[in-house]
Amino acid sequence: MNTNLDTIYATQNDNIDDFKFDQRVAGVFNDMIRRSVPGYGQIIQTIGDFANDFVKPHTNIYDLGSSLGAATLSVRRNIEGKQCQIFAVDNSESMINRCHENIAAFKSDTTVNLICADIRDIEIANASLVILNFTLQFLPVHDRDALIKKIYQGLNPGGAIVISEKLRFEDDTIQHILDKHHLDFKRANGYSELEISQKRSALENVMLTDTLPAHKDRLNECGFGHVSVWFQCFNFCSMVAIK
Ligand SMILES: C[S@@+](CC[C@H](N)C(=O)[O-])C[C@H]1O[C@@H](n2cnc3c(N)ncnc32)[C@H](O)[C@@H]1O
Ligand SMILES: O=C(O)C(=O)C[C@]1(C(=O)O)C=C[C@@H](O)C=C1
Repeated sequence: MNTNLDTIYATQNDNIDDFKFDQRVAGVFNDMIRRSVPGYGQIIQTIGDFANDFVKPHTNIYDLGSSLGAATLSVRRNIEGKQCQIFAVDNSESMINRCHENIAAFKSDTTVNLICADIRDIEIANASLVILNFTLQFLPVHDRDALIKKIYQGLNPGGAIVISEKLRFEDDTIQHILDKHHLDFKRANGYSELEISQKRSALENVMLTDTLPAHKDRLNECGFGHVSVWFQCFNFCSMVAIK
């Protein structure tokens, strides 16, 4: 995967547009997400480990909001010979194009179907593992329940969903301290105060974070009987829910 340096917000801009997963972002996304999300590398690797636990032969795996295909590649490495199909779905054409190159770079006997579509419009069926790795937070809040319900219905018994998200906290003191540590993480990874504040403005209207109780309630209400956080670093977490 390419490692072009993310300098998108490095120069002063008086009119910051809403954040979009366009060609510019797709070109630097591997660097952007690794320098922005604490634990991203570990989450990607563990999604592959979860594939060992949950993926059954002749089933489907869905990577929803697949971006450059990092989670898809991690899963695919662990399911050789199971005759499964992976559906990697993203509505950004630039992401899909780059994802195509990344997937093609590695040999495997598992078919990856790359689909440029809205994850709200695709059918989920015969699924053993569904991944929403930092994608749900970009969906309008009122569409989130329906998506999780659709995923629940398309999962086979014993199948799992992995959801990774940035969290919001009701407790202002906790919000402040964990946000501070996240910003320090970005600074330590070379982002300037200008880059941090301009990106924050760009994300303000498009990345709407839920609280952890809201995520857990949604998963429970959609029918998931087993729900847990398996990773958290500051205000970023990853959850697993099993049908
Ligand atoms: C933060 S990135 C996900 C990172 C990726 N899952 C990974 O593990 O590297 C969010 C992705 O979701 C996609 N996305 C956002 N809303 C979407 C939607 N409604 N339908 C399909 N893809 C969507 C974006 O284009 C973007 O590529
Ligand atoms: O919260 C931030 O500052 C982020 O940059 C987070 C985040 C994410 O969680 O997806 C936002 C946009 C990019 O996709 C990479 C990281």
